[in-house]
Amino acid sequence: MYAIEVENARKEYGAVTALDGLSLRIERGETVGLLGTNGAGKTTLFELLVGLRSPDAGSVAVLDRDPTEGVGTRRRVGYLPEHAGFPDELTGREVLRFHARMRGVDAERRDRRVARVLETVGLTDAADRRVEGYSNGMARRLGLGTVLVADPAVLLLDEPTAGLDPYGVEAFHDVLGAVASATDVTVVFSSHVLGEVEALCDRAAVVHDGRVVADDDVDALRRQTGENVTVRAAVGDGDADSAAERLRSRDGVERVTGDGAELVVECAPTRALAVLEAIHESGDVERFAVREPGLESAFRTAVADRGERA
Ligand SMILES: Nc1ncnc2c1ncn2[C@@H]1O[C@H](COP(=O)(O)OP(=O)(O)OP(=O)(O)O)[C@@H](O)[C@H]1O
Repeated sequence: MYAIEVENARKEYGAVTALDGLSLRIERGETVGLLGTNGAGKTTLFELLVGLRSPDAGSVAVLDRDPTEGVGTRRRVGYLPEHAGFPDELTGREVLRFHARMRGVDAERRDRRVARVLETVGLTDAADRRVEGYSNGMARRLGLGTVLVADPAVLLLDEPTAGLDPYGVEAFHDVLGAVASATDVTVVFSSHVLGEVEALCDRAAVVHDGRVVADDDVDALRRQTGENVTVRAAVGDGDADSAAERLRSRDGVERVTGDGAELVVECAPTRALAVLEAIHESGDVERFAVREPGLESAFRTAVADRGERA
């Protein structure tokens, strides 16, 4: 059963076409990353999913309902916009209580729910501090708390880690990963950071010019690029040159660069082991690394294949 079904959605803002026939289906319990360049249409898609806007054409269903109708469905969808802010004078606990009340969590369960969410997002110790003193990372985790407090079936997060330092990103990922694996919540988050989509998602959809131009599980997307792996090896002085010479003529070897004691070989993924063996024949391999094509290549390929919108 699908948590989200978008069929051929179009949305225009005057002369700007934000969504140009976008289709996307997401099953319940999936964690899906939405990748896209600036202006690709990700925020507009979220706004349709949460019922803030209606499509000009096409259809949108969340939990089998039109999101613009029915408060009940909307309460089951938690949306964290890109720029969520909180009144400075409130404490974290007060912010969560407010959201719990707004989202219809009844009074006798509210405090317990808020305490549990504070624990989940790692803010129990800071719960009674005013949010003006929160770091950026704490504020983002509080934002995640505001959507978790109503126990949503669908979580929509618009660039939730933008602007966070690496520790903040890691802490956010830990919380989100724990939520996604401990519950059957459906998570859709947008990001420009391909690494976080690789780390957290089973599936990634690339949005470009208002359409989904690639949509597959992360490993399959990576493979579709058909790109070479890079083998990097440190060998003894002088050995690199002779190894390079011999490698250039090998099947499946695309390019050999490097100088002195380091070799960098681009080759077909299936040839990586043979390449390493060949380097080893020329001298001792002091250390090596094999780098697989990342989602970044898949993203570039998907976007480049589509070119510009006509
Ligand atoms: N309210 C609006 N009025 C006019 N144009 C808009 C409006 N909202 C979005 N757009 C335009 O629609 C297109 C899609 O924007 P959208 O914000 O959905 O993309 P996005 O993928 O979220 O981008 P970003 O990654 O920069 O946040 C852009 O060209 C944007 O300028």
